[in-house]
Amino acid sequence: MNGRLIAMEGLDGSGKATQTALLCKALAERGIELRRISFPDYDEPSSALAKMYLNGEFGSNPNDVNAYAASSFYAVDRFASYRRFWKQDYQNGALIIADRYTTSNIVFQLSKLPKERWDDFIDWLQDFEYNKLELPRPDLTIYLSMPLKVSQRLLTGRYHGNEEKKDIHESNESYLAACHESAVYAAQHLNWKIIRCAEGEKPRAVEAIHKEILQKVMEGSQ
Ligand SMILES: Cc1cn([C@H]2C[C@H](O)[C@@H](COP(=O)(O)O)O2)c(=O)[nH]c1=O
Repeated sequence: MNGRLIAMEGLDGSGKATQTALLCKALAERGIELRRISFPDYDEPSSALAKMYLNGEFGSNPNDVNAYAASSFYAVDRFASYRRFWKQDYQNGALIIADRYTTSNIVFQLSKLPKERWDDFIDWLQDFEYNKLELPRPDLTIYLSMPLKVSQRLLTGRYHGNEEKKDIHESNESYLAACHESAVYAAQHLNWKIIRCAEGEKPRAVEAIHKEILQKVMEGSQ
């Protein structure tokens, strides 16, 4: 019997890594066995093209690589990870928690297209990743909704003000603003669970966000 796959999604600087870690810890404390995965799979050779793209080797603007080409870089990385590391566990019924997944292509690549092509792209991407590459579909997608101003502030803090450390997505504020719009569209149309991570421009407490995420995950497992 296949397991359950939960995707954690959010813009860069949304607190996703922190919340994924807290979620995994809370589930483990409840005796729930799980496997945590993360994309891009930076430590593996399968992420080479995604890394080249993010380092600006195909152009310094995200739009220098179209949505379909960039999506394929990330999708093959997922294919390699699934086949090599977690297919067996998933098919044996494990709970898999993914820090970014196919859903990131929907947020970050969809934004490159005009709105009238968004539904077509989503159909193409889902067919490519789930049908053609045979990757499992998430059972639940949690979207951490953080206002752009706040996530940018958190990102700058992460890099201690060193702008050069940002990848071509992180350093492009207007691109991230477009990604925010595509994320809102996708979350509404694909039934993602949206977690509001700030009140106005003030981030909510990490623990309060965590509790809400845990509740959504536990609801889905009953
Ligand atoms: C996993 C993944 C990430 N991305 C983007 C999101 C981030 O801006 C960037 C790298 O992810 P990271 O900042 O979480 O390491 O790549 C995609 O566009 N598609 C994907 O499938």
